[in-house]
Amino acid sequence: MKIVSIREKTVPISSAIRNAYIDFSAMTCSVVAVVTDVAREGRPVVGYGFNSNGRYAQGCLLRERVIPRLMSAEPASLLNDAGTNLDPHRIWARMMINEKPGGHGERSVAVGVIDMAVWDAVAKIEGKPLYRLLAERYRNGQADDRVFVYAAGGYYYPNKDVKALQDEMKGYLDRGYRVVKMKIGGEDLGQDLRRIEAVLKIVGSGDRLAVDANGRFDLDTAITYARALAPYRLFWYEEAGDPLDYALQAELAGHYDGPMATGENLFSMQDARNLIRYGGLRPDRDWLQFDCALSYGLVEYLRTLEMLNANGWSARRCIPHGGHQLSLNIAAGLGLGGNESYPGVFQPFGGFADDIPVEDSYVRLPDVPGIGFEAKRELYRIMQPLGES
Ligand SMILES: O=C([O-])CC(=O)C(=O)O
Ligand SMILES: [Mg+2]
Repeated sequence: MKIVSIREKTVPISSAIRNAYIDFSAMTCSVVAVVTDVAREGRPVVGYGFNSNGRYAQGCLLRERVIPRLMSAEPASLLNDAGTNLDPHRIWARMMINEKPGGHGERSVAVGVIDMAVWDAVAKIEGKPLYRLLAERYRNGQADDRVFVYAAGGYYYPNKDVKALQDEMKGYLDRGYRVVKMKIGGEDLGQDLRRIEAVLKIVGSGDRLAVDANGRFDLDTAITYARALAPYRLFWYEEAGDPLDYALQAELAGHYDGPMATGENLFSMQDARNLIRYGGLRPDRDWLQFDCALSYGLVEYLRTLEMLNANGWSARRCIPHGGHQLSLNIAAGLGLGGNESYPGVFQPFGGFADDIPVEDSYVRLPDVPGIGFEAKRELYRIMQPLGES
């Protein structure tokens, strides 16, 4: 067997929303199809992947470096020992040939989208949902049958008033979510507190609301917000300062007893390890949001989980950023603490299988081979033409 072709395209995921750092008016994403010569039910197995929001499409890196390296490899060198399936670890090593360490930046996104498609293909070739395959390979077969998910939204929109924010949050509760997330740091503290209090009126208590500053604050502002937020006893206070400013994060822990979350903008095991070493995070209450679709994929995420384990962190402290089905499979298969969800934004890339409801902030996974894209119609409508053209 072999990879026959790898195709990629750029699609828009733009919208009028803004967080404290960027607006999404020009946001794009890469979609890839890894086409194999393996047939299942009379059709070639195709694995699909895409990158999550926050970083842009990676067409140039994919076309110039990542895809040519795979297509020029000896096909058997990308397979498992038995030659019966793709080997994601060997494929990863080939994608990263002649890449120096450090400076992970956008390269990690390009590798991540292909890695997602490879795992999708591997599970389809084995004929099982990816989360089951992961549980069998890495967790003695023990998969969680449902995953905690929270509804992320609460963006700043042009002319959006507090009433509209409340309506948005009410919509998430109506759809089965117990925990919601909103943006902070895009207005002044007084206005943000008014927005927070308005949302608390809808969700009822602070442990059902997370807030996300998207790395906007310097240390003084992060501490000022920490003092103002503390009495609400929130679900978490996310990405207060620059994602690479581990000293800020560590200092902030001395000013905020409640849970904090960060990590969505760290793109390698080594960066994650620096956060664990120097960021002052507390394994009994804080949350880690590394997103494999931005950070070299699941092969690298397995290394990150190993690193966490070696440092006394449970995988249950991980609730990845990105709201996509790959992280949902990882959460169920490898026993993470949950997954982000975007019921109202970044569609159709955010969200899970169409016909599976969220109940009490938990969701189940569809029983289809692979990651489950075929069970999400609007997303598959974008992917399928790429794989079958
Ligand atoms: O607004 C964004 O960039 C997305 C984000 O931080 C999140 O989902 O936590
Ligand atoms: Mg965030």
